Amino acid sequence: MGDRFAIEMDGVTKRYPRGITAVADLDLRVPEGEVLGFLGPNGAGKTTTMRMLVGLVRPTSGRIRVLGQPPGTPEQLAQVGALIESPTFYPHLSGLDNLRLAARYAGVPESAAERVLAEVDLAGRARSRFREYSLGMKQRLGVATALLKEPHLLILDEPTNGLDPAGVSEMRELLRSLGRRGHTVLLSSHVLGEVEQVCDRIAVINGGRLVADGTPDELRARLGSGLLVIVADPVDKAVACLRDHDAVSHVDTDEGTIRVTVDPALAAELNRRLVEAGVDVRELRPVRHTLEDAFLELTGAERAGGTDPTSPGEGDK
Ligand SMILES: Nc1ncnc2c1ncn2[C@@H]1O[C@H](COP(=O)(O)OP(=O)(O)OP(=O)(O)O)[C@@H](O)[C@H]1O
Repeated sequence: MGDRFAIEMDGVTKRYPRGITAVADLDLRVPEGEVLGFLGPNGAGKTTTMRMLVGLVRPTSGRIRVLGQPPGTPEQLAQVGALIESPTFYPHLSGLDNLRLAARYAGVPESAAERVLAEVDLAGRARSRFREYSLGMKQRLGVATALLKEPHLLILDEPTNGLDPAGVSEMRELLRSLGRRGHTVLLSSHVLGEVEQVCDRIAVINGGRLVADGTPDELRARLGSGLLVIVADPVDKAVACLRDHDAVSHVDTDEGTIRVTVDPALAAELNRRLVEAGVDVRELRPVRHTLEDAFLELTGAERAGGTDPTSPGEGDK
């Protein structure tokens, strides 16, 4: 959509008292209509950035414009739906009544409550009490609150946090539908698998700094070449032959399995070379780098200890 930016951040730094620099010299532009995944490990500075965008935190330096306005002005806030801290809902009231109250606070007609409940696919549970909602339904009610004002920009801080796989999948579908309807969305997460399918672009932040910014495909490409896994005999001869090839940037072995960093399109040629060199090739298969590999590489983060169910396998690095 056009060349207008919903979010413009230029050289934004936030230093908290006691010396923590949460955000450092951040440049970020989000065009109108884009769904941007804002990705980073815990403590990377995502929440601080989002809080700055709605005027809850003042930057130490730098320039911020949200929908063309400085953050936190009444005009800006009227056009931004944010889910940054968990909103407070009354447990004994229904989802619908909670939203009607929120609509009143937001100064929009109460009739908006039913519209947004349908948007987050909760119309069927409109009259259930909030306390009877699953965590996923509670999170979707939070998104519904952010939608009440029909905002031009949605800022959602980790809306999938704490959800089970079914909840994540429902939230993902909701976010995808918001994107399809032309909303501009800034969506943070520390789990790549939760955002890569719904975002047009991903900005990766680490230690308060932007370390990468691109479409999922561009980020994947940043990893450079792919990987081939080869089982061959004799191993030493195979390794020597592979190291000889100009296009191969790295070869190592792990318990007899050879890992070759190379464009997987060269698999057939490498196979031919090995056979010509008298090597018996028993297995040769490409391993596609996942975007998660790219993310972990960029952030230097460890694979989360079993809490992030996004990675199909271990040990490909
Ligand atoms: N009010 C505050 N006062 C001092 N330091 C803070 C404050 N809020 C955040 N920080 C620090 O700033 C850094 C960035 O925190 P922030 O919450 O922005 O990161 P995050 O990427 O949202 O992390 P998470 O995914 O864990 O929520 C952290 O080191 C954090 O301890």
